[in-house]
Amino acid sequence: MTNWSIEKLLKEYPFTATYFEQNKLDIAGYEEKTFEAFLEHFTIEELEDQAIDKEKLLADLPLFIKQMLAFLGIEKDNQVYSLTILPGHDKSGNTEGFKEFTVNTSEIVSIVGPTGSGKSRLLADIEWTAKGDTPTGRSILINGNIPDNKWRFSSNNKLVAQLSQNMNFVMDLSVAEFLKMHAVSRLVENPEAVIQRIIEAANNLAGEKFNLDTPVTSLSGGQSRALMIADTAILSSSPIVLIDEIENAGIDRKKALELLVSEDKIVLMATHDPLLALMANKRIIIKNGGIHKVIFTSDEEKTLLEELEKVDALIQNTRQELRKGNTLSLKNLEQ
Ligand SMILES: Nc1ncnc2c1ncn2[C@@H]1O[C@H](COP(=O)(O)OP(=O)(O)OP(=O)(O)O)[C@@H](O)[C@H]1O
Repeated sequence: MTNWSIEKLLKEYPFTATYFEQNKLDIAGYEEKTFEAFLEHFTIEELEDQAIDKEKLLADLPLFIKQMLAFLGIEKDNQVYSLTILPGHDKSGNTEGFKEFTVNTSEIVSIVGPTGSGKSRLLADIEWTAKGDTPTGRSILINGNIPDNKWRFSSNNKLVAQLSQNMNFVMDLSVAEFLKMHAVSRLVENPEAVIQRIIEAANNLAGEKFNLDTPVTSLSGGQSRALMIADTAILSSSPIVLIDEIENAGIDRKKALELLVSEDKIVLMATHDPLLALMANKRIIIKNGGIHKVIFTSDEEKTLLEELEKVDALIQNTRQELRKGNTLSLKNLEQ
């Protein structure tokens, strides 16, 4: 890339503009030249006055680009196809009841078990890419191999996106500005189109619609969750999404899961909700801190899920009608 024109550099790697700015290099008028040719135009006096170290600037540019690509998670070798859990032990020290368990992209796995049984601990093991060094003694493999430590220490947490319950925005930005910031940092080619896709997807999940001008601080709980799910699905580089219970209020959870898997994510979700548990094709049963077994959702359970979804729709409609101040009738509710 050292023989590329500055114009080409900026087109391929827009963040190189930051490199020029940080080094106080005004490249205006030199876009068609290479960076080296640009540096050649300085006189000896100018180099001394502005403390410009040509050799260092030239050598640092490829490093800067490499680091930025790694930071933004767009290296080819960051692609993740599968996640494997190798057994550790439960809280009593008994070895877990499975040999190994692999989840592939576009799969949803639910994690169920009593309160305090260790569901969140399993999610934490995955996030930390455990190597027998957590309280459970479990190990995590990525693409069948022991994962590189870079996953642990990457500053933008590339392996795993956590969808947590509370999204308390503290920044004073509109939805459009918030999404633009993220799109630009991910070097998306056509940010406007991507932003449009995200807002549409978010509104498809949220009960009440919002638009790009809405300040993020005035989004309701359901709306902000819908926005974060759509943003994670469409813009995040993290191949694995961990969910610690998607709250019922205000978002269509089934569509949310469908959106995540349609974007090739591996989804693991700890839940106490029977609907969510059965939406996954596999569920991990946790007992006393250990993976007790893994169950494949049967056809009968899927049929039962359809019935549960009808009951759920009835409850949701009832809630809506009550909120609107209407009186209830069976005819209205079943629509
Ligand atoms: N195998 C284990 N060995 C030792 N400690 C464990 C093990 N598994 C879980 N724990 C610990 O048990 C505690 C409860 O686990 P955790 O918070 O994961 O439960 P949970 O199932 O997510 O509960 P809830 O449903 O209430 O969210 C945590 O402190 C966790 O670190």
